[in-house]
Amino acid sequence: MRLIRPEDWRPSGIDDLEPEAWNALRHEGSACVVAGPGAGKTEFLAQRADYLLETGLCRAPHRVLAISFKTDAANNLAARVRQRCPPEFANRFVSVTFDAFTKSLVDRFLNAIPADWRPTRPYEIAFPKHKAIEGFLTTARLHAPPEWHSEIAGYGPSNFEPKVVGSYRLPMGPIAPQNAAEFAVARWWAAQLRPGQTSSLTFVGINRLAELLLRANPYIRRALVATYPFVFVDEFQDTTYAQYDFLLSAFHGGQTVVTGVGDDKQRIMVFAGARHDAFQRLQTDFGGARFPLLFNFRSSPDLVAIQYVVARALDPDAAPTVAQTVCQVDGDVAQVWTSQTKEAEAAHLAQWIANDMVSRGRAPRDYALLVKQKSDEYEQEVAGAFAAHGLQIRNESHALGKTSLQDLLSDELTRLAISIFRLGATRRAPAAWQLVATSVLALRAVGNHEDARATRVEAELTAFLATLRTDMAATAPSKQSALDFITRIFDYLDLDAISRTYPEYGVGDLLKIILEAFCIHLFASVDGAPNWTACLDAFEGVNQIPMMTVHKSKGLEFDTIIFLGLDDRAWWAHTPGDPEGVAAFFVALSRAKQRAIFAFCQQRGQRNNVAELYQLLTAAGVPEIAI
Ligand SMILES: Nc1ncnc2c1ncn2[C@@H]1O[C@H](COP(=O)(O)OP(=O)(O)OP(=O)(O)O)[C@@H](O)[C@H]1O
Repeated sequence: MRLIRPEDWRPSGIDDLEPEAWNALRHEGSACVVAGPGAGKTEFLAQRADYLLETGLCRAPHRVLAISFKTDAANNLAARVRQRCPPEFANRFVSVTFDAFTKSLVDRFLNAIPADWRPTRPYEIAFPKHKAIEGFLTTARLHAPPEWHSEIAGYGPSNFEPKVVGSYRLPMGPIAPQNAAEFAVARWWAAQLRPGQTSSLTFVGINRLAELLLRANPYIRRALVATYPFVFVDEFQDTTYAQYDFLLSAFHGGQTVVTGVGDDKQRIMVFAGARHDAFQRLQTDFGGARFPLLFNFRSSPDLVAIQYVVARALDPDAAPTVAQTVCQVDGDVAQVWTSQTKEAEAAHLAQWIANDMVSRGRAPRDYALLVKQKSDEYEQEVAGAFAAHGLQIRNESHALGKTSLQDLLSDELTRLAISIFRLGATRRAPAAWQLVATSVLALRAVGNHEDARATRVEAELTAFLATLRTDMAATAPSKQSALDFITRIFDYLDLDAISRTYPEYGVGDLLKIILEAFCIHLFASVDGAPNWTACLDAFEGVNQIPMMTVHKSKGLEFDTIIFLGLDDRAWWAHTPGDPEGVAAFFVALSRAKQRAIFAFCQQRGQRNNVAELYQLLTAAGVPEIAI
């Protein structure tokens, strides 16, 4: 494959980048790319990957490593690079989550972890509940020397693990506690490693073990650094103590170029241990140059102006951003709707969406219902009123095994398998055929110029689909038939080939997690489906309105967002002045391309603690309307 000279390289799939993005893209050292909502951070990373790979600045066998926090973000970025970059290059782009990456290191090199900290093989993954951590801290305090009691009593169940354990570097040998923190951390590790039993590790623990592994084994670290001269970290503002320390031990002080991309104003993971100073640390420790991006490619100018009012509440020095799109709606781009009862609210909402869809020619997936938490509850409350207008809600935050519906649907392998199902259910699915044919050629490792092999592989695919189509036509959707077809399709795709071809499935447990969730969701989708097309529509949420928590909405965009439950009950943890609450509000508001609606219902709760959020809307000129 011919390389392009850096000065001749042009972005692919988009017209251009903003000037500062060009500077960041060409910058040779580490960089902090700080950009507000809609600035095109994902696009920027995809273009930079393309630039590094196609120009040979990252030459085979070297790879670009992209680390994200959420599975769907990692998948979206991998997919974007595949769209932008020829397959020979895209194969050297590894897009994974932090947890999957550190877990893959621990799993691969478990025997190289110093003996005092080595977990059992296999080990369990633990997700301890609030109450269990509270219990652990009480017992730790009771067993501690009296002079350390009060400090241990000050640790909260939500910040002990991310902050105290997360920021504690393990020594090579056992801990000889010299203070309260070391005492509590040593007990915590004993409860994770569980001598004589199967170890039970949280992801904070796994991150810490991966860091220790690299510190204890310079040759593993050298191999890592040699493989990945370029490292991207998306949503850098959410980097936790343990994750940052891992980055430091892995990539500091060598040739690795780290590009951190994110927005401090969207920092909504402090509760999960996000550092407040991640970007400053990247500047100091890695010499990261700062590149602020100032365009907003998502939201209309009036919405960008409202976002700016909220942005300044989070950072008085926030720079104004420049909208690149135009307004397509008449009247207000944002409104607050107040109602007295949940029934009245749901009925109005459903009617309004149904009308808006018709008058503006919009589809259900152009809208999103956002909530602070407990989407299952809101779904139950409004589903009936929506159904009365023929509208269906799709709760994307719903859990499916170890993942969520949202992560499953954005997964590449899921999209490939569902496309095969589509080709089995119908003859005319050109987009599905395109995706399947390209993917199968990649899975069978057919090179660009191997025309004869390509023809053979395509003929095999055609034959496989013909039999599948005949059998699906003769078989009604049921759990058993769904399972039979799933098995047949994944056998055809070949799980080993999937792990080899798509780097994200080669590390960690992603493949297993996706397969399990795929089965759960397909079994639910066959329920009541008269035929396979209806079953697949239910699986993919065709014609359904997505509902999700603000945390799940991060990184996404919709024509219209409707935030349900802007009240003290839903925002129970919010105290006036708390930047994380305002940041969550900012994230919700900034998902909208054309319109944002905030719904307040008296029956749900008061609006005292969240009064400041309403004040921001008022200051931005957003009107309040009784419905
Ligand atoms: N250079 C560009 N030219 C045109 N459109 C772009 C460009 N960069 C991004 N976009 C589009 O702008 C929108 C926002 O991009 P993206 O989702 O990457 O933003 P983001 O910075 O990650 O936002 P957020 O932080 O709010 O999630 C997307 O629809 C994307 O396709």
